Amino acid sequence: MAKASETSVHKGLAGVVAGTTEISMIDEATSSLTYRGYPVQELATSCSFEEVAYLLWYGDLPTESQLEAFGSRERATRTLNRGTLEVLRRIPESTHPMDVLRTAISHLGSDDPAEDDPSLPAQHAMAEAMMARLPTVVAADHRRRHGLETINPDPELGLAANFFHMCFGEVPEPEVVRAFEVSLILYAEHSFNASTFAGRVVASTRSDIYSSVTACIGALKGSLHGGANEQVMFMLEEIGTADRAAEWVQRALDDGLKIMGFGHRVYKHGDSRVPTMMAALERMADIRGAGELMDLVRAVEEAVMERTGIYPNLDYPSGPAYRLMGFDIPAFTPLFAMARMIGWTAHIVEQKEEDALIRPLSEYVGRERRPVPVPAQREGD
Ligand SMILES: CC(=O)SCCNC(=O)CCNC(=O)[C@H](O)C(C)(C)COP(=O)(O)OP(=O)(O)OC[C@H]1O[C@@H](n2cnc3c(N)ncnc32)[C@H](O)[C@@H]1OP(=O)(O)O
Ligand SMILES: O=C([O-])CC(=O)C(=O)O
Repeated sequence: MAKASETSVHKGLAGVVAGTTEISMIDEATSSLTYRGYPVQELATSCSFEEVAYLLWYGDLPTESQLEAFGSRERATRTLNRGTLEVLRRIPESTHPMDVLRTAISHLGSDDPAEDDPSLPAQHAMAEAMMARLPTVVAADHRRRHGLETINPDPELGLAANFFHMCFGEVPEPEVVRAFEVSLILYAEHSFNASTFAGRVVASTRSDIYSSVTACIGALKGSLHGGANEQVMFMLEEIGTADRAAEWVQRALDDGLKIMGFGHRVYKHGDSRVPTMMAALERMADIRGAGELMDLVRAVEEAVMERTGIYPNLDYPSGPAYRLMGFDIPAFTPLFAMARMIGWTAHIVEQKEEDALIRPLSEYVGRERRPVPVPAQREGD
């Protein structure tokens, strides 16, 4: 076998700048994140998810009339057609919700006559349609898992409130809706993360936006990326109480396990979004009277920090926050996808505008060159 040269190969593309973007900027040194120049914490405090989506796609925050028109389009597009509902119904109930999303997006693409229209207005219209319909898919699937009928969207409600309505048949306290909206804003965009990059690779071949988003969903599902928010909650449930945290963490590390919801490829001094999401989790814990869960969250964070010096990432506070909002664990990564749909499609559009094929090189480390033997001379195992 040939050996990889240590200088030219960047395993996992770590440290490689693979392109340019105008959409968001991570400053690792200061653990900060901006969307189109605005600090994400400020957006999370003062904007709706719809305003942030508009910003990410169109480059600036909407004026009142732009927001009004954008919101009306979103509210008018939420309903799924009978064909998509029928496809969703036929998917086995045991299917992972991220596979349901992947199938739904695929079906929405096959049903859209504009799928192969590369013009900017068509790309934005398709992105807006996916933003409006994905929550309907996630809510219908959430209810299906609990043996409940689908609830139609309510056009009187904003995106976040309507989502609760479609999941549970009621809208909770405004603070709960706001905490959810904060999570959507924080999850909406994060530069060249694995799922966004997967989407950009597909878009770079001049493929369509639905195919690109399907790739994004597949990449987000994995537990080293979006799937971690589900694993965080399974871990917290397994540990159970704060007094067991230190011992559990020590054993997991001794066994060579990665602690889910901790560590990050880019942030080495803390994830810019965690303080804002931790505050939202704390508000949720107050509202739901979940002080013990909050103690456990803090105890695991302390134990991991003490033993490894590794900080939590956004998936760590989001998992328990979603649980306290009433969602079941399999819904957590789809909630992430609902939000990241915005960043994905903004990047897909940007990549299409750039029109440059993404195709890196690899260094071959396999067998030396050799002649092809006839069958009688081949050695079996
Ligand atoms: C919103 C998001 O998608 S954020 C990411 C969500 N994913 C997770 O929470 C999964 C858990 N975390 C991890 O697996 C990693 O931290 C990743 C994949 C996110 C980033 O990993 P990388 O940049 O590849 O760093 P890498 O895995 O090489 O870690 C560097 C060192 O820190 C350790 N480390 C990193 N994360 C963790 C963790 N969560 N638990 C324990 N050790 C960890 C590694 O074992 C490694 O140690 P070593 O140098 O002794 O071998
Ligand atoms: O940026 C990353 O690698 C992962 C992440 O935090 C995200 O996608 O939000």
